[in-house]
Amino acid sequence: MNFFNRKGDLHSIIKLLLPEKLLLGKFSLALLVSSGSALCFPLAMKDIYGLCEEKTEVSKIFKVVAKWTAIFTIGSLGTYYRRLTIDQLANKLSMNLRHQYYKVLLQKRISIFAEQNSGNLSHQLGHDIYQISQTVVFEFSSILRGASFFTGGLGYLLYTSVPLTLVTILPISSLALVSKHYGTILKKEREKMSEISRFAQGYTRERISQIKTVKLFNAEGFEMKKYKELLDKLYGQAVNVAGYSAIHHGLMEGLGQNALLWCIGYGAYLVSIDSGLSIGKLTAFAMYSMYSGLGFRLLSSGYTEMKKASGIYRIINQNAQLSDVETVSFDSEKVTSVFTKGTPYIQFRNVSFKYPIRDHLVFDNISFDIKAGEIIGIIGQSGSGKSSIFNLITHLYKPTSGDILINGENILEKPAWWPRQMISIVSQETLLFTGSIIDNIRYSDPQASEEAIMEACKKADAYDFIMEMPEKFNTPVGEQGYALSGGQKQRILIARALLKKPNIFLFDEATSALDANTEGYFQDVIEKEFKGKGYTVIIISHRVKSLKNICDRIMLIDEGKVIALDTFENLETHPEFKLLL
Ligand SMILES: Nc1ncnc2c1ncn2[C@@H]1O[C@H](COP(=O)(O)OP(=O)(O)OP(=O)(O)O)[C@@H](O)[C@H]1O
Repeated sequence: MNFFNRKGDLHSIIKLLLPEKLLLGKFSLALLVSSGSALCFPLAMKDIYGLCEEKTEVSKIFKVVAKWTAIFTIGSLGTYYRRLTIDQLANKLSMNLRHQYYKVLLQKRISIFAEQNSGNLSHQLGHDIYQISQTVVFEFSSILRGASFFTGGLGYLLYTSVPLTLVTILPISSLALVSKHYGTILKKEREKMSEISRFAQGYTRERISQIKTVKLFNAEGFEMKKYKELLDKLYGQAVNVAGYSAIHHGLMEGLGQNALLWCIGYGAYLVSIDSGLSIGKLTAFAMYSMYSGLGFRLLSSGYTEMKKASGIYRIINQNAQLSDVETVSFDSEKVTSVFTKGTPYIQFRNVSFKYPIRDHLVFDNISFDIKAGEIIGIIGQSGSGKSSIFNLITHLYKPTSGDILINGENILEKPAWWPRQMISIVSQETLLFTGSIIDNIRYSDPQASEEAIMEACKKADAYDFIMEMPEKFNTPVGEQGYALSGGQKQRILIARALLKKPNIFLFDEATSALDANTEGYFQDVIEKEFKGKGYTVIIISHRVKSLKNICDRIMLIDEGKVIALDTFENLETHPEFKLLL
């Protein structure tokens, strides 16, 4: 069932519950029993008050009380099942929505994440979807209960006395108008408050995640001042909300009590003139008028809350449309790495490219060939487009025109996972996942044996430092690898890339945080393991000289143009090349 291919309106949000037919059935039955028994309470009062009007034997009173006790006990069982099934429904809905939303997010093209705040997306996934599910289910139940109280209560009022009903209905209607007026103001004020609160949350989330920068700039005082300003603003708005909410509640209570008072007063008059209205009936009447008022409130607040939830749902629904998605594989058992039969070669044919959020072209009609088994170095000024070449080969971005071929096959005609399974990459960002060292290395091949992991770590010169850690391979790396040095993180990332073992390797400044010794070690690994062994390797590095001995050819990029692709020796006389040495 796709939860997100709808318009995202009130109607469609209720339909989200339909797949849970069994739970929905149990819930409906429980609702019927619990609301039915609640609706009977005034009738019980009428029966018991009726007994006061004449001399009644104890056994008769006992029988009446016992009958109603049995009914209310069944009613309380209904309430138990209603609450149980509501919670189950809400959690089931939240689970289904989250699972599907996460699936859609994983399929989105990477450019979407540059446009959308990732904090917002995870807030939607965690908080908003839970909130929507709770609201939809609980308010749906409230609306049904409200409808039964309102119609049942009003039915009894009309059946008992039309004039008395009119006297009761008029104040209730004015109550509804007042409630609606203040309800609308309150809603707007609350929206302003959550906007400020969201901003404050985003602000602190960012500051805490970059706490190191805050500390290094001695900005604690500045941050406290800034946060206090936000909290003051939030408090000011909270006071506004509290003011309107207090007026709303005060008026509702005052008007509600007075309306009841007038109804009973008029009822007392009808009883006194022997109009056929007994004290028992008047008691039931007063209670049913409260029921119909309560029913109306449940209906209107349920509707308002549902509308609020549908607003949030509409935003999530829009994000969850399967546009801007790429073909990914959700088969967790599938081999994530492929060693192609022939040594891979890569061709760029008239490729132009711009990032979706930018207007200027990063590449304007570039073409080049990387031959099978070559080790290529890419060099160029910062911002010249080196990493963008990797973004295109790995199909993270699509060129605006032109073709990219691996082994003669156009990657743009293949699913996004196709080139990625034959490529292992160490990118510039040295971010790890929270977890242990081994979890991070195994990410590239979840089925890898311990021996294979050790071997990859030894090749990446990571083994010795890992073994010196307190819990060795099980040492936690901290959030984003916070508890490790830059060089240690980089070596873990290299080990992860080596463990995957496809036959195209891309290294983007993979050794920038390593010392000269370790870098030399890494270069030896490239020479020994990759050269002439069926691998095609591309290395981006600012340390141009380090490429001299390992690369067959060097690609020189300037402002998105390949200005040379030649051996190191042949390039040495090139003026642009000399600038980079
Ligand atoms: N995700 C992105 N969205 C928008 N523009 C981007 C993105 N990544 C890079 N750019 C822009 O594309 C151009 C090329 O960037 P790229 O990262 O490829 O350069 P680079 O040569 O690898 O730079 P450096 O050596 O500094 O890493 C730059 O102008 C950069 O601002």
